[in-house]
Amino acid sequence: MENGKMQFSAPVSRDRVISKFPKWYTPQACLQTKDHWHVRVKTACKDRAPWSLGMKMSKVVVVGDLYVGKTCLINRFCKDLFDRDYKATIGVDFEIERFQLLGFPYSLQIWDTAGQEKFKCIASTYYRGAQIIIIVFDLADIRTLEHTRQWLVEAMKENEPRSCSVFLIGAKRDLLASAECQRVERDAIKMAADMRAEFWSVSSKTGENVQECFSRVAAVAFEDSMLQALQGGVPSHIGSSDLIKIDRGTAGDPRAADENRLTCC
Ligand SMILES: Nc1nc2c(ncn2[C@@H]2O[C@H](COP(=O)(O)OP(=O)(O)OP(=O)(O)O)[C@@H](O)[C@H]2O)c(=O)[nH]1
Repeated sequence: MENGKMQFSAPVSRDRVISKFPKWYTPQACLQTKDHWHVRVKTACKDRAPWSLGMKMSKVVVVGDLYVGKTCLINRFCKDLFDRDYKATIGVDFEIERFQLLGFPYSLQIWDTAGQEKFKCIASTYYRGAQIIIIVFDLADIRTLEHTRQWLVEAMKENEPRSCSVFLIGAKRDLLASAECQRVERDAIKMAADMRAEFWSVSSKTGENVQECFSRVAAVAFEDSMLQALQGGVPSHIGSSDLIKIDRGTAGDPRAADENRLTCC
């Protein structure tokens, strides 16, 4: 309900309807081990509070070294596609993915950023206002795991630690034999625990764990936004409608992104 009017949205696909709190990948590195929604969130949803709190959307920023598989991960989740050919991301790009959580429409605005050093200064201007930071590394290239700590530092320069949740995602799981995968995952779990991040191991090629991981991202973002809003904080939605507010010169300006695509550091 908004301004006394009930809002209706187009239905979302069945795999975007989340009623049960999605499960973690491993309890050794997860943001929360509970398997149910926070009681305040459940009660508020029964009272239809998301409408009055203006809950709409969360910003998700995906960072990590070049070639680790950020774009493929987003494309697998949003379009169910996988492209074997590498096309470097230039600056940033974004997708909006709609969900239905506990009966309410909620969207993730997912920002894909360039891993190449020369585009970092453009990409970093889009980190601000992230509610979820996803740091991707390549399970088949251990150096990219070592660099994740620096990616977290960069992303947190633009964000308040209290207002962000961090996911560490190992991509290209299909490239590793099971024993090797387990060994790398052990290192990654340690890294994730140090960062207070939630760890996932996925393959965009086969689709393994991709849907599960993003369902968890959506649920964590929704629950955090709701709890923040119920405590009187600013809800972590973007804009007051389903459209992204265009505000030239700010970090969330997609047109500025187009302009910036023409230049680099
Ligand atoms: N086998 C396999 N290859 C993958 C997977 N994910 C990505 N790749 C390949 O890895 C290469 C890089 O993937 P991208 O998604 O473009 O990498 P990126 O991190 O977005 O790279 P930048 O845009 O430069 O930052 C591409 O050739 C992909 O096909 C995966 O899950 N399995």
